[in-house]
Amino acid sequence: MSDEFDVVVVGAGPAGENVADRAVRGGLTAAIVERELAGGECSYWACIPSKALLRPVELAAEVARVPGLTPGPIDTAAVLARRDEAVSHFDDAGQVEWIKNVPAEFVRGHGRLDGPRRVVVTAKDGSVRTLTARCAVVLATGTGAAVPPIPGLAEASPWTSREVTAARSVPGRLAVLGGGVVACEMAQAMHGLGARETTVLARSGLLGRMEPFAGELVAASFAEAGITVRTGVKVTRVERPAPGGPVTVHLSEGPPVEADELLVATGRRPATGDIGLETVGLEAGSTVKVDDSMRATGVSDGWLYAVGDINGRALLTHMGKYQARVCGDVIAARAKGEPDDLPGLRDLADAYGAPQVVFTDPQVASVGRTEAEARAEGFDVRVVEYDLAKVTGAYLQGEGYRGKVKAVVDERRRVLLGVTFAGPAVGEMLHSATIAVVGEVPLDRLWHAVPSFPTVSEIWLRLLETYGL
Ligand SMILES: Cc1cc2nc3c(=O)[nH]c(=O)nc-3n(C[C@H](O)[C@H](O)[C@H](O)COP(=O)(O)OP(=O)(O)OC[C@H]3O[C@@H](n4cnc5c(N)ncnc54)[C@H](O)[C@@H]3O)c2cc1C
Ligand SMILES: NC(=O)c1ccc[n+]([C@@H]2O[C@H](COP(=O)([O-])OP(=O)(O)OC[C@H]3O[C@@H](n4cnc5c(N)ncnc54)[C@H](O)[C@@H]3O)[C@@H](O)[C@H]2O)c1
Repeated sequence: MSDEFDVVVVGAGPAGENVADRAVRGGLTAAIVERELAGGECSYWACIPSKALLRPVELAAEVARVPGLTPGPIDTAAVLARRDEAVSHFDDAGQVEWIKNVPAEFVRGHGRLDGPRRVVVTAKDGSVRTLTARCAVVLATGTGAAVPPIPGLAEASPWTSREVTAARSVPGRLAVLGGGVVACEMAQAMHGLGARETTVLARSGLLGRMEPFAGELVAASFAEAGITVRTGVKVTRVERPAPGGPVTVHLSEGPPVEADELLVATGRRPATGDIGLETVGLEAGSTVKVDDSMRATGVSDGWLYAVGDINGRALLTHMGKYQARVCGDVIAARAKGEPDDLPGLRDLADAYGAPQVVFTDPQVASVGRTEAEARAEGFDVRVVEYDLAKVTGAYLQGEGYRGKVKAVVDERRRVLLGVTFAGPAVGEMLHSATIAVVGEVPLDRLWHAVPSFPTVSEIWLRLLETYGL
């Protein structure tokens, strides 16, 4: 068995798998190293299980809005069983088979760089294998949950995204630290699946990276559902006298929160602490900065690449996979001495602003720049907003439909810089906005893209009319 390949990929998450696939399609050989489960965080402890937990909660909320239907109680055990099925019962045989069919060599073990073009893989049994890359090494090791240095927090063994998405049961009282995407989605899921007291503790508002109205609508919906949101609070200390027993969260203001479980959802840190970055002149523990062809900017000779969460561009599966397609293709082009500067060989999408859907009720879906970002970048901005509930198609979705849309227009070119939707099931509408933003479709042309009646997509007509067309 040869230990020399054209490309060696470290990390078999969605990004790493797709690099290997594209490089092999381009005529190269590839090996892919994975220390845990092929499929990565996304398949077992992130996107897939979280959405499996959220879907029945979302559907129950939808049903409750339609007169004549009454949602029955959610069978939590059945939901957890379907989640288990969605994560293949933590068995990656199917993904390993997919990698072998690429065909790429699958190597199980912890990969570490050992100088240029060399990756040393240590298996669980301690055996060591050294892989050499003729063309490129691609790092795709992702991120892990960041746990802030709050007194008593680490000792309290809190849940992170891993434990909550893999939960065997729902805690009666759940405290959630953080106000971002993981915090909002998992507070919604656990509350909908039976937590009787759910308290979100956020430094500022919810979903702070998005348009402010989105977090406000989610907070209003949480309040109606009985989820407590305490904003503007700082956690000063955490106590859990008995392992697995109740936990007390002390705050900068107001009474402490007592809960049966504490979920920490305060962002991510790159999984680069122990992958040998220092052996090639990079800093261990940091993100790996890349150019638009995904090549690491900090090493000479251009043999090192990094895709997915590890490069810090956009912590989203679809963006990691997109970067991976660019990366695999550009490595193949360079290996064959073909032009490497075609449009398909550059990451252009991240600069527009990545599309993202937050699967709360209401959903939040956004692409491109927020108003604040567009203004900070000096665009000639005009904002158009519309109450989604006023669209006939939305009214027909059920009683009490609430939602809003905001479009950010570059007045100079009359194109969209960003769009944010908030409302039930708006996630499926996002791709229309992504096409308009990334395609830089002029508003006068968009006017001729006629939305069907009576769909919620008629929001496009209302936005353009409000703009003045
Ligand atoms: C709770 C949660 C929900 C999410 N939901 C969504 C969503 O709905 N939609 C979305 O787009 N994004 C979502 N994300 C983000 C998404 O999970 C990540 O963007 C995505 O997993 C990144 O893919 P990746 O391949 O870069 O890394 P990962 O999926 O983290 O995969 C990295 C792989 O590398 C392996 N690895 C690490 N170090 C080594 C090493 N030294 N040697 C060998 N292997 C190694 C790991 O074991 C892992 O398998 C969610 C995240 C969380 C936490
Ligand atoms: N549906 C989706 O697309 C989806 C779902 C989940 C996660 N993700 C991705 O995963 C990434 C990680 O999500 P996340 O929610 O962990 O991160 P995030 O960056 O979205 O949110 C982190 C939150 O923690 C707060 N915070 C940070 N440090 C803190 C501290 N010391 N004390 C109190 N609060 C603190 C921040 O203010 C913020 O509200 C996101 O960037 C997102 O792109 C995507």
